[in-house]
Amino acid sequence: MSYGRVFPAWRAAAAPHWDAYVRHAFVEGLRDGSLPRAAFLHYLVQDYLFLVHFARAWALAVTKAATIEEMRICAGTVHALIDDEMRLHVATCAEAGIDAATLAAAEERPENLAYTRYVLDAGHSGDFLDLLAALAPCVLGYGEIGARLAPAAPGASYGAWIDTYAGTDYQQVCADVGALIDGAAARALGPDPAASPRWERLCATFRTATRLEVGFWDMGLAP
Ligand SMILES: Cc1ncc(CO)c(N)n1
Repeated sequence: MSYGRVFPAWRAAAAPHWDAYVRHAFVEGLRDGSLPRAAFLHYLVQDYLFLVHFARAWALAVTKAATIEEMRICAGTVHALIDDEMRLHVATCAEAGIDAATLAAAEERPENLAYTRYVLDAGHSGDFLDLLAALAPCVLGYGEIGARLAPAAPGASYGAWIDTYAGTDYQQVCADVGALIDGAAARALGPDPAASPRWERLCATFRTATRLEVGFWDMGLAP
């Protein structure tokens, strides 16, 4: 999956961490069903809390955007997170006897706190593009994982999870976000983004968020 032109360059600059993220043992366990159910539910509860703060970060992006079209994509992502993606978490947890109140009251693990608050701080202390560099590994990494795992989904134990990220709605969000990044980068960095003095720092933000994704999967394997 390319999802635009800038994202592949950021991904290449984070290469070893990116591979550790999208090919993590947790992901392989989702693909072949070997992931213990307890680890999956533990992850899903934490991920629900993650998405609450992640939606806040996309809402911050609405306020940092420069055009109506950018605002529309960011607001659409807030909507997709709250009304589509979190539905998976609420429904799957309900089947396991974990109700919405229990989900909302769960205690955040430090790995979760570190990641979400890092992303929010990248947005508060930086501009629109700094925030997008911190948001990108999450959105586009799950898009890449979903697309890669899609052939394994039919009949798989974790097929509903895979379908959420492999589905056309989520993949459309990824395509929109890739284009959003390209447009914001062209405006802030000019026609050759990698030649900009800001480039290294943006790569570093993307790399840090990618490392925090690896930490999130590690946490998932250690209920
Ligand atoms: C930790 C994490 N990263 C990315 C996504 C995709 O939205 C998610 N649900 N959770």
